[in-house]
Amino acid sequence: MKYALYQMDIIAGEPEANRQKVRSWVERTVQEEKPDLIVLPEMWTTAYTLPQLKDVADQNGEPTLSFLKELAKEFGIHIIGGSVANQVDERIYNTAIVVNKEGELVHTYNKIHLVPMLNEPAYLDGGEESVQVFELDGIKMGVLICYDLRFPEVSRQLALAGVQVLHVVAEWPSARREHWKTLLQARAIENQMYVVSCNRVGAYDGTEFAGTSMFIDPWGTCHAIGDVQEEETIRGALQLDEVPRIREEVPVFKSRVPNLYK
Ligand SMILES: O=C(O)CCC(=O)C(=O)O
Repeated sequence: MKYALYQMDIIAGEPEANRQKVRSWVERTVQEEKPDLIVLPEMWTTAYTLPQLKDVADQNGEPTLSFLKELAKEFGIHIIGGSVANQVDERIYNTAIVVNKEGELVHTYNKIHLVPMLNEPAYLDGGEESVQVFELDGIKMGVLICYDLRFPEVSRQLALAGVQVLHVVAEWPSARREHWKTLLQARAIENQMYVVSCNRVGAYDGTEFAGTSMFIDPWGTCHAIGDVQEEETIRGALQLDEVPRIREEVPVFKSRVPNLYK
């Protein structure tokens, strides 16, 4: 499965402009070398315009869900659609969306861990459901959002449920870029799975974002890495026979002693 990650800058508070930006990028990317799957960053329709979210958030997933479904079907690509601010009744969630190349909704996930450093808990509601596995082309996958990366419990939960590819969509600041790189590689090594991350570039409200989107294999080797400032497309391909091979070579999952972990 061939990947293209869109390490984009986000136009703050302009969802329609960002949707058109994504569409133009998909058109270009598909022409250059058609990927099977694309990945977008966190909150890519609005950026962290937290005080404005009531005006610019999606309502019950729309219109971004329909946009992604149509895009996926038109170009025949699976989409890990990053995350968007999504209002449901009085609550606003940071919601990841996954659609398949037939244009069907496959998965949604509301970010569980809200990030205090960006004042997220004052404006957003945390997800109330645990992380879940989804499948694209029969491959078991998961998606986490940014700050979730700091909580190894959720990645391990997904690995134990059979996930072979973990996606992390983010607006991770430059100030903690080393944490981002180290934690992504750690999650890949400790869970012996692919970790594919897509972070934004640019700045908003005094915060500069780190780019550095990474395509990491289950050994922890980074095969492709984005620039720290430039918008760009990062490409990679899964080689899934690596997962059982590495799990055989270093049999972490067989060596676990869960009854001593409580
Ligand atoms: O954990 C971090 O340092 C960054 C988290 C973050 O920016 C986010 O969750 O949006």
